[in-house]
Amino acid sequence: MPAFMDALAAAVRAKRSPLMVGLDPRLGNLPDGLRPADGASLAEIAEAFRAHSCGVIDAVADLTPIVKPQAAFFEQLGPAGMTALAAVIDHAHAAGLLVCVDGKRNDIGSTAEAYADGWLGAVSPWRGDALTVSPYLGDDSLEPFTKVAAARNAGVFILVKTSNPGGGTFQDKLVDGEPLYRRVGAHVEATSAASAGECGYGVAGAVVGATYPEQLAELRAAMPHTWFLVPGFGAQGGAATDVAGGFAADGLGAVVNSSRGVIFAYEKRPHADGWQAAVRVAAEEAVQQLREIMPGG
Ligand SMILES: O=c1ccn([C@@H]2O[C@H](COP(=O)(O)O)[C@@H](O)[C@H]2O)c(=O)[nH]1
Repeated sequence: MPAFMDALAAAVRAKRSPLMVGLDPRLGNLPDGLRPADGASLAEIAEAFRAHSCGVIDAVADLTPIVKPQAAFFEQLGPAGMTALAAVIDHAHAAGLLVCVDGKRNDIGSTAEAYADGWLGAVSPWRGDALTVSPYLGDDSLEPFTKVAAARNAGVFILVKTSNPGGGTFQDKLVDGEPLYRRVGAHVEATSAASAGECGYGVAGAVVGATYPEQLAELRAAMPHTWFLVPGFGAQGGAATDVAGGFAADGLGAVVNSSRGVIFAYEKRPHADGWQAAVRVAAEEAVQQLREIMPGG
């Protein structure tokens, strides 16, 4: 089994697509026919979320190397939601896709070990291939994730420069004269340089928002062994030209996430063939836009 970043690089090359489709099911945005009636139980909503996410996967599986289920939307539904999340992950794998669970986990080292085993370990009930992780608790909190991920050929994506408007509150603050995000980036890069696989990228990836194109390009240059997960493309305003600086010269090194812009595309542009056809058109357009700016795309 190849290391996660090697598998991701191979899948991006094979599909000529750096698009990551985010699975963020929201009750109010489900298409007719999937939307549960008012007063539906958590189990009924969870089943609708499962059906929507699996339907999205079926519509885009040949257009994307990886999907990113957002754990929050499943967790809010309790046990039924988590059962749905596991079914979505299995469905994505059956469709030949890699899966990064967006859970943004972490805690003190000894608790981080439990998170790492739970989400990425050999007997994980969720079976994701990668997990997003917060760096705020420091290096000893990150180590359990990178250790478990390396042992299991999984990956972690560590928050470095997030896409939200308030991210700079802490991430841009100067520490010894340089912004904190740059310090976190240097730590992630050191971890990945020491664990680089065949494709040249190591076990630790970085989350860097499309909404900060200057910092994205700056971090790309400073982090040559680190694969980027770039959220903020589409619904948050990031354009293809904004993410161009996130790619290495060979066109690898980044996957660009779009959630709402793809999975709810039928709201703005319904398709005569149904909601999945509208989702597919949006994914095709996103891939086309990304191919135009991706080196060698
Ligand atoms: O910095 C970050 C980190 C994570 N996210 C997540 O990505 C998706 C974005 O969804 P869109 O609908 O494409 O805006 C969502 O799950 C976020 O939690 C992010 O946006 N920014």
